Amino acid sequence: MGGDRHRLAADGAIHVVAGVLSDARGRILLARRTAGRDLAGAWEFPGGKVEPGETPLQALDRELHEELGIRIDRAEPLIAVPQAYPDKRIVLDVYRVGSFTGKAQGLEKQALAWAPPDKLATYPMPPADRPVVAALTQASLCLVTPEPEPGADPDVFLRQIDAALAAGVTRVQLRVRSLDAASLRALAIAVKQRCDRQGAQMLINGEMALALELNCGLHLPAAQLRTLTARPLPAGQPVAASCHDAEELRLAQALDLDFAVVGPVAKTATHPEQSPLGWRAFSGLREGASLPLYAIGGLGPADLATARRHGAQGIAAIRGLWPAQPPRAAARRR
Ligand SMILES: Nc1nc2c([nH]c(=O)n2[C@H]2C[C@H](O)[C@@H](COP(=O)(O)OP(=O)(O)OP(=O)(O)O)O2)c(=O)[nH]1
Ligand SMILES: [Mg+2]
Repeated sequence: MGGDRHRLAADGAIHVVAGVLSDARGRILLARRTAGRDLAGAWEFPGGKVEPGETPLQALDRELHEELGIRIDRAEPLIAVPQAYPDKRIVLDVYRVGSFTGKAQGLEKQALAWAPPDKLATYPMPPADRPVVAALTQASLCLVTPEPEPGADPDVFLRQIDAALAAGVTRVQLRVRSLDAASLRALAIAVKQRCDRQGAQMLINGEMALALELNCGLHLPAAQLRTLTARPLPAGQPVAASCHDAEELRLAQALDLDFAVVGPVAKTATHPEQSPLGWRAFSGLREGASLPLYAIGGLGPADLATARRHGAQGIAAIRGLWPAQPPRAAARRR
């Protein structure tokens, strides 16, 4: 708690800090907002508003001491989510608490729950928390495949997929427009196998029938998103969309899509005709939506921390995540 005094971020938003605490079994601590406050009854990550003169970590330590009776030993930034609510704008600045002293108790009569990560999404939480749950449970690197070289051996393409997966990609958008239907189907089956083997998720761009047949995800180009009036696949199959403005994001959210890819954030060689959004405008779009967003456009793994600071779940990239050289065949099975 902090009375009325709180610190505003540079752009006038209320700066809120919150902590992700884990127990020995990997379960994550949630606290229930008590009656009579805003968002009463919602489950949240414990924390509160930064007060003038405090650093974010000082504020987090104070809040967790007041609300739970613990002290932080170590904490690292996870994601900072700008979010507009009807009556205010906040930045929910969330830290993963690596180690703490004391036993967490609900000192303000708030209910506590230790939730396994895969159950987090079942707790009703404020809109700003949805991207936080995604940052805890979903891929931070999303590869968008480049077009295969005309006439090239599909094996080279598949070895590059393998190398990208080995380098830490756990979401793959297969975006191929140049192949005939039979070749695309064969390639999609092979990529899906590789993703399954590595525990990665595959979404196919634009091809609803193939998504249904292969039981994989579907990625909608913005033009296709705009034609839909209902979520095109059952809940178990992920559906995402490319969005460039607030209206497309509203539509993606209204269709209950799983995430959106927003950009171009920086200048990109593959779409030179689009002028870049920049991180400020990205944050502005982030503020009006609550679904997880990947930033795309001229980005790579080195931009992940910046992306997370602006509320992105992660980065999506073609070149930034595609191995520069096709790995040699001999390196295929390690
Ligand atoms: N602590 C926390 N606040 C969140 C989360 N998600 C979210 O939208 N919020 C919002 C709810 C509130 O509008 C704001 C946090 O303010 P708060 O009421 O907890 O602040 P505080 O602990 O300093 O308490 P108070 O004295 O101002 O009542 O951020 C979350 O996961 N944790
Ligand atoms: Mg609080």
